[in-house]
Amino acid sequence: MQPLIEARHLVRLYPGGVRAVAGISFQVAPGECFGLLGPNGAGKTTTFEMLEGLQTPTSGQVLFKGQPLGRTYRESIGIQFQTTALQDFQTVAESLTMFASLYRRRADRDELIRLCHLGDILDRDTRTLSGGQRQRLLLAIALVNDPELLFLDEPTTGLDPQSRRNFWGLIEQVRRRGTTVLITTHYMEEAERLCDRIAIVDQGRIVVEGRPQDLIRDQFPAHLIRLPESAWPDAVPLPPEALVQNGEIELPTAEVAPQIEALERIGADLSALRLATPNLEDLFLKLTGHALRN
Ligand SMILES: Nc1ncnc2c1ncn2[C@@H]1O[C@H](COP(=O)(O)OP(=O)(O)OP(=O)(O)O)[C@@H](O)[C@H]1O
Repeated sequence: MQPLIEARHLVRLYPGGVRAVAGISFQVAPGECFGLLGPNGAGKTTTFEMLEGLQTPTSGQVLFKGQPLGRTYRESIGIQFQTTALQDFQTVAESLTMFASLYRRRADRDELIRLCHLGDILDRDTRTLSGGQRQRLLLAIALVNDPELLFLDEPTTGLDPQSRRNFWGLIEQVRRRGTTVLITTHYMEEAERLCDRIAIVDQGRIVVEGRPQDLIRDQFPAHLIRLPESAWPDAVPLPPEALVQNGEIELPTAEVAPQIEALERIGADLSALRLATPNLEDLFLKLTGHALRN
């Protein structure tokens, strides 16, 4: 199937020799949710801005439905920025009207208000909104033109966990309507819940790309056993697969029971043993040698 959007060998240099994006390629199919994950400064926002048509690549190309971005592209996309300037002294309803007037193509206003749960706050001055309400309005604004492709750049940064979960529910509803979604996020749980596929970006390059669960399964056995470093007997060398970080030893293992018996036999102190399931955070650390949050 033809991708809805494709990044081909994107490179973006900034003045001063900063190579923000150093050759990024990927394809997103219609209806898919694709996530870009990476630490601060990895090049996610710059990549997004090139895909959105807001920045010109230094080299490489963005294709929408197989064609270079044309003048009508902005009618087909919706963008939820990290910070969108909402006009002072405007109500929620007035904001929606103003942003809708910028497009020829329009979403059904009542449906949008229902979808984003704005019915009770239509008359509120946008300056008085809570973080969650503001995000719902910014999502509605990104959807005013009923876009085929929705860009969400760190949509839930700064939200409390409850508002974040509510927001995920809204995105799932948007997806059910067939909208293709591109998202950047620092939150692994968000990526695992929302994204069909992800690309992990570090220093302007894609380190790995695929379905979150496949990537984790390919790189890790099913479980991680974690012990404090002090629990390991001095006389016993660490096995080569053990990873030591922050005073903790991590042992990847396919089967928990035999591994715990082996630890008992060598005299390890098991009183503070913890069992974990590998996640995208672990994957990122393994592939890049540093943590995702910095
Ligand atoms: N206008 C600019 N001029 C010069 N350097 C820039 C500019 N914008 C971004 N950079 C640099 O380019 C690199 C990539 O930045 P970018 O904002 O794309 O990363 P990011 O992954 O989105 O980070 P964050 O998660 O913090 O938003 C960083 O080193 C950043 O300092």
